[in-house]
Amino acid sequence: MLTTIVSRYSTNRSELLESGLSKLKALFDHPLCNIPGSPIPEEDWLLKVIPKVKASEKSSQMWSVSYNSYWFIPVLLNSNSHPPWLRFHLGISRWQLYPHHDPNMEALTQQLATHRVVSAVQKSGGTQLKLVMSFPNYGKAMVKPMKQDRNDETNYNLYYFSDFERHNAEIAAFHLDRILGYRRVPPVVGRLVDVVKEVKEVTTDHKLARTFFTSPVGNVCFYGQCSYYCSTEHAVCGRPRNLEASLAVMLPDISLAARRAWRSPWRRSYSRSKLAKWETEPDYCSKVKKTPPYNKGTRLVDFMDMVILDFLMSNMDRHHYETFEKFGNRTFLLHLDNGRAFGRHSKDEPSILSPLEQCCRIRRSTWLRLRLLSLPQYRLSDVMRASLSNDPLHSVAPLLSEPHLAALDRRLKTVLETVGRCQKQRQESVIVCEQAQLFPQAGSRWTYGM
Ligand SMILES: Nc1ncnc2c1ncn2[C@@H]1O[C@H](COP(=O)(O)OP(=O)(O)OP(=O)(O)O)[C@@H](O)[C@H]1O
Ligand SMILES: [Mn+2]
Repeated sequence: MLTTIVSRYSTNRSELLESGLSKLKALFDHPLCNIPGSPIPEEDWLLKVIPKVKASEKSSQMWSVSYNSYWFIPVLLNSNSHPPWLRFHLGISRWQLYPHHDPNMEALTQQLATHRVVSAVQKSGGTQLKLVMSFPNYGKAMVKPMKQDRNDETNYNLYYFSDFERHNAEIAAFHLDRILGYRRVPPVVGRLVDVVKEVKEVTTDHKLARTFFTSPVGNVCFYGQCSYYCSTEHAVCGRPRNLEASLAVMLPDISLAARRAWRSPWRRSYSRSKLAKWETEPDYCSKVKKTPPYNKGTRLVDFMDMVILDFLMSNMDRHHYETFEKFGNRTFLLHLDNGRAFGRHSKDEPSILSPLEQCCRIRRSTWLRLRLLSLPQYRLSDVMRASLSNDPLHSVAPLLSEPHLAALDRRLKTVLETVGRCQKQRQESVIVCEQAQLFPQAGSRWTYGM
């Protein structure tokens, strides 16, 4: 009897996955997701490579590649290809981190998931333990270990700024961001890390090495050094050595591509007793709309894109966001640090949508995409389930449980209802068509009267 139920359940799940995969393909092939743009002008690429080949070196296979002619990386070029991480860096433009149909994505995620780890050190800064891993081809990844079971719901008495980060949230955020058509989260994959072979034995970080110990049940654990949660009580442990982790591809070093951090105008107070201005001032958005950089170009609708991503995954921790300095104010927003998302499925957090509610602005392409994802043939939960099944950790357990997937559909409905209310209430335009994004050279903005 039990076996029949179990096998029926797994048949249902694999059927769901099958149909989800074809929905995902249909979504990515949909004309709305394939609007042709004009070629990208040279100044809209973040970096460029100038191969430097000396005559004496031509016979050897070692080349020096220089980024913008001031950074040298030895690259083995026995075929005429760059390593996947370098191709990723070279594909970053003013409007996105990687292209829609990216021929490099498979190799890039494969590298993160399988390449030998040659070093692992603690990443300095930030509040919680994270590592930087390096690969033989000079690629690097930012690693967040699993700190709590992926199905544990965040305790209701915990403030958002005290919650542990989740490795599966980092992975799921990458998939969601891509499904929304943003491409503003650096690619992330899951990996079972052998904490002895791939961290302890290869680290040059003595402070990190000193924090390894064996738990009473024989699991290998470590806790590192950081400003919170780095103690024996908060150690991360393998089973007995294997530890789930998220690996995000590293962005180009800031010495090559400086980034600017922007304080979110809708930042939470990060205090247990104070409210932020946006929570008390009824006309808060009209002030923001008049304040640079939100008064011009795409910044306000870019911000709304990020708000929608955060509401869907219930991330309350977006205190800052970053942009590449090279592109000034006319560029996309990086959606880094998504570890505090997907903490609760049984509750939504309406305050995350406050900016959309207060400003009533949304980019037209985002609105159309969200409407597509609310249709049964492209349903958000189905395409997310399918997309996440491509991650290596899916074989351990689904990265988002069914209640989390169902929450995505429920929250999407709320976003569309909020836009609907805006359309009814407001005289001015709600849906903003960003010509600047679809046709980067045009640079102008026009609105759709509603
Ligand atoms: N993929 C990446 N490549 C390069 N740098 C990154 C990447 N992801 C994040 N960073 C940088 O590392 C910093 C810390 O990362 P992150 O915010 O994820 O950690 P955190 O511990 O949550 O930090 P905080 O507590 O300050 O929010 C970020 O502010 C960002 O500048
Ligand atoms: Mn953080």
